[in-house]
Amino acid sequence: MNVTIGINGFGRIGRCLTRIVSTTPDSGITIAAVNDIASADKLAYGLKRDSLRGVFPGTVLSRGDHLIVNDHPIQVFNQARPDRIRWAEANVDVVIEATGRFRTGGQARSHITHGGARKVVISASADDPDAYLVYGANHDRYDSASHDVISPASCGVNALSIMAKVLLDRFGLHSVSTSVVLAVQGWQKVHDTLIGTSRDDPRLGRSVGQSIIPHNYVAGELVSVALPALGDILYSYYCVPTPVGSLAELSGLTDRPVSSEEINRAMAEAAAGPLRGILAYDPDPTVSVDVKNNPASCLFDPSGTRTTRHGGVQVRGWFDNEWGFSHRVLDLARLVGEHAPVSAADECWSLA
Ligand SMILES: NC(=O)c1ccc[n+]([C@@H]2O[C@H](COP(=O)([O-])OP(=O)(O)OC[C@H]3O[C@@H](n4cnc5c(N)ncnc54)[C@H](O)[C@@H]3O)[C@@H](O)[C@H]2O)c1
Repeated sequence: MNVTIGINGFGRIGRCLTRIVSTTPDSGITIAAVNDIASADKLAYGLKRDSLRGVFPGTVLSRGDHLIVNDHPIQVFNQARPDRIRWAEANVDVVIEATGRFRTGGQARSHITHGGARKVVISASADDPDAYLVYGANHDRYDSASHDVISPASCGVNALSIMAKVLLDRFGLHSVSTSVVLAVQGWQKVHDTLIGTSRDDPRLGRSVGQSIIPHNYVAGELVSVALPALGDILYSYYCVPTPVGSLAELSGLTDRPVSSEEINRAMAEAAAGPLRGILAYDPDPTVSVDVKNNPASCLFDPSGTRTTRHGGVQVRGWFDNEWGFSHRVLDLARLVGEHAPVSAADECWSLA
């Protein structure tokens, strides 16, 4: 089955989603429309020329209110308010809300109530979605009848949750604390800025290139929302000036003492088995840039594993905060789209 999506916000995540779909044969996803406050010309330029991902490996044109990507037409809307985007006209089933501006369940739901879409996936740790679904950790809890607006939580939560799931399932895990070190985000500022950051903590308006910036990021808690058996967790979160490639570390207590070798073996087995594609495993000595373009939620680094005689464990994983996360957003779009009724346009595309 093919799922027809629309993307609101053609920024870092919106363009990664488009690159992935456009370069993956049989992705199972068709992008029917995008919406942004930028013109179609600019969206085409942004897709073609990307400082992190390189030149687009295909053709991109803008023609009127359409982008033409590898000969596939994508309708472009230019609306600043989500309740004004006419997704139904483009036969969009699932909207990916990727502006970073409309992160509450209520705001994102207007893609359904006003735009005519059937489901929404917010590409962020939203407030009050119908469900937080971390692909590979708890996406089996998806309930098509009651979950219309879904959040995958954040890229860091995805990386942490996948390592936590393996430890939890194999050894039992509690008393967890986590740490995320995140590459530069588009909302950060080149120079110190005191207004216009829309974030309460003034440190988040500080110059991105000069500091390690702590972020009181509540999304860390969402690891235990995805995996409630973990109980409460402690978390910390730091923004650093690297352009892409981020770090997740998790520590806690297992039900019985385990060795580093046992843990690394469990991770390698999960990466080759049930979590293939979501968890990756690299025995080589790695640094953050090595994870660039890796589609997994977490690239497990066995050299980071530590254990104590009393069941203390510590593990490390890397993640491409854009690329891996965008793959999981698309996994969720497929999950929720496949449970939605097939649109008439879908059937036309299939017959074409
Ligand atoms: N970049 C990452 O590494 C990353 C990882 C995980 C989650 N996220 C989350 O994904 C969301 C998007 O992040 P991003 O990095 O793509 O941001 P971005 O700033 O690169 O892109 C945002 C896009 O939305 C557009 N936009 C702004 N206001 C709009 C409006 N009113 N209507 C329509 N379009 C509008 C902008 O023009 C821009 O193209 C954020 O919530 C972010 O926290 C980002």
